[in-house]
Amino acid sequence: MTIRDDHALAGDLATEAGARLLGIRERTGFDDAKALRAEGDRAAHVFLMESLARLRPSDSVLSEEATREERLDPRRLKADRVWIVDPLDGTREFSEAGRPDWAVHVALWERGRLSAGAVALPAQGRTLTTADPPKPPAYEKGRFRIAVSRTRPPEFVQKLAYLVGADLVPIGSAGAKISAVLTGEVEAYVHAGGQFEWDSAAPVAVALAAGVHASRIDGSELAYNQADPSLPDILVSLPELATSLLAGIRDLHR
Ligand SMILES: Nc1ncnc2c1ncn2[C@@H]1O[C@H](COP(=O)(O)O)[C@@H](OP(=O)(O)O)[C@H]1O
Ligand SMILES: [Mg+2]
Repeated sequence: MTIRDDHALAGDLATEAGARLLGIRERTGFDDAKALRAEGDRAAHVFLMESLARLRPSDSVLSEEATREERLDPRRLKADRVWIVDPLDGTREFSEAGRPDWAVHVALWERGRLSAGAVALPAQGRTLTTADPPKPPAYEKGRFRIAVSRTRPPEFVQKLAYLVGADLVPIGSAGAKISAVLTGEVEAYVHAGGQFEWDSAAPVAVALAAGVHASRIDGSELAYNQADPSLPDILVSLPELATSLLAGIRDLHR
């Protein structure tokens, strides 16, 4: 693995973890979905933790698969550089044969902002990174598509879609949904009701580098490396749609 800078490192680590996850899927099969999920989560977490400890020994790490004590370690809050990783986002979809909507997230937070990130979509054969952010398609006026959770779509999103003239597209994994905005499969992603920093840090780093809108659903900034890693709602959209989506969400919450 060649390491040029943090952007390239994020991309290399996410891609390599993704390759290992594809291997586990291939070897283990889908008969015991629970065991496959557990093995995927563990293997990707161990690979990312060991790699970051070796390659960036002074940095802190916040991982979904860390223990509660590790996540609450107060040193992270004083650190200048914190890697925020989700070793396997869309764990459920990873364990379902044929599904391509799962991801590996590797983000770097530096002194108050996301400075680098990568989302590997191993079953789609691609990694999106801040090293070379994708160019989202130009917005064409008319009906558009909003990605939502397959298993936990927020109630109000159905009403929002009706209000703004959009169709809902259920996709697993926050990383896969935000990537779908970047690659033109949908124009927006709306979520509420629960999520954590690791579910969005890496795809938001790439989205912001690509010039796509990413915020809380009240329009405020997504803040990372907080004491409580809960980050329950998010809006990602092509920039031209952000104002009307935020207004629609505001009207529905009044
Ligand atoms: N209400 C909720 N509370 C906590 N986490 C949630 C959530 N809804 C979605 N998530 C997390 O967000 C990620 C994307 O979810 P979804 O596919 O439903 O959109 C998943 O991450 P993991 O797969 O890493 O657990 C899931 O656990
Ligand atoms: Mg996740």
